[in-house]
Amino acid sequence: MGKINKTLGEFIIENQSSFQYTTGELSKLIHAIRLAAKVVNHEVNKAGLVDILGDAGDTNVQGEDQQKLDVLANEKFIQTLKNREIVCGIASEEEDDFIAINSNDEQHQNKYVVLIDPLDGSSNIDVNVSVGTIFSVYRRVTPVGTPVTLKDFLQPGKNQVAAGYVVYGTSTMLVYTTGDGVNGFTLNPAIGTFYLSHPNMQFPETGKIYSVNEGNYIHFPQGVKDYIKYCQKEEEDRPYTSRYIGSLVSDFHRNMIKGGIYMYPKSSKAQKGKLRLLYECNPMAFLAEQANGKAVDGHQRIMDIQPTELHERVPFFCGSKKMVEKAEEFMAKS
Ligand SMILES: O=P(O)(O)OC[C@H]1O[C@](O)(COP(=O)(O)O)[C@@H](O)[C@@H]1O
Ligand SMILES: [Mg+2]
Ligand SMILES: [Mg+2]
Repeated sequence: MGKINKTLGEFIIENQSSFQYTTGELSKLIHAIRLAAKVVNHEVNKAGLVDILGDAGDTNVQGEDQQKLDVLANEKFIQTLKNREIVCGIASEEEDDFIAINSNDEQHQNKYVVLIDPLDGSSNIDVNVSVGTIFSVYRRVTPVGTPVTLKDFLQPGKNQVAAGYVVYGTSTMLVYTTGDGVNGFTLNPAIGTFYLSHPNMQFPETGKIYSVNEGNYIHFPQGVKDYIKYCQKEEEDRPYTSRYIGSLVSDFHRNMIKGGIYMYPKSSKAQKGKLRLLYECNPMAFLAEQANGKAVDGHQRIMDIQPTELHERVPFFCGSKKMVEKAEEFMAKS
């Protein structure tokens, strides 16, 4: 009899007891994210057939043109979480402000807030290149039953209780952690079930892939330029291979499997880089550290940063530990 792959549902139940605060609420939350991921996956897969490619005609709080799939994915995740009343607040890349859920209902005992990047890699939607969804979960810091506040969202990444992503690629995978390692589940589209396909994912200590938008090279700080030159030099196990999909989730996923470093540095054009701390960098940093990798902003651990704004950006260097440390060395010298 062939190898039996555990379903995501079975895995969640089995691992519920390993979670410190277990009441089943976090399990319900992961179940809801799984459901919303399947709904969005269905839309992504047939995007070219129905009118959901292209601009939605609006811009989000960051001044970016919203794609129709950004808006659709945002609605599906918010709806799915709201309808199940398992969170007390949601923040999203596509929403100016956080959404408080039932905050004035005394009975409302929910204690988790979720931050999402509903559709990551928006520039790849129309060209059939893999995109994703990113999520991050915290326990609220304000008392249960009282209105949720911005404070509940502006927590350092090290306070996360869960984080993960969905990659809508050649196959659809959900990869997540609750602080007890990283596990990947592949969707069997025929029956709509996620199966454990990548148990205990680990970043190789080092690798031969670097991922950065080299089109911004001349605008990068000297230390970053020097590290990129180091990656390209004919020496020892180098040059490394340059791979850049332009979807953070997909570049991260590949580098976690093969070994590599993803960089979105600050530049003279973007003083804080591009990626958002709360729903892009913190969740990927939690996953990276749980998978023996590393994530920094060039000088400090991403998960130690105290956020001050919902949509703040930070420079991001993430991946195989030895490669991130080498990049830090170059940045420290410049
Ligand atoms: O086109 P650029 O400047 O290289 O940026 C690509 C990066 O921006 C992002 O698309 C930002 O995420 P969103 O698509 O969710 O806005 C990342 O996924 C990706 O790594
Ligand atoms: Mg994104
Ligand atoms: Mg996005």
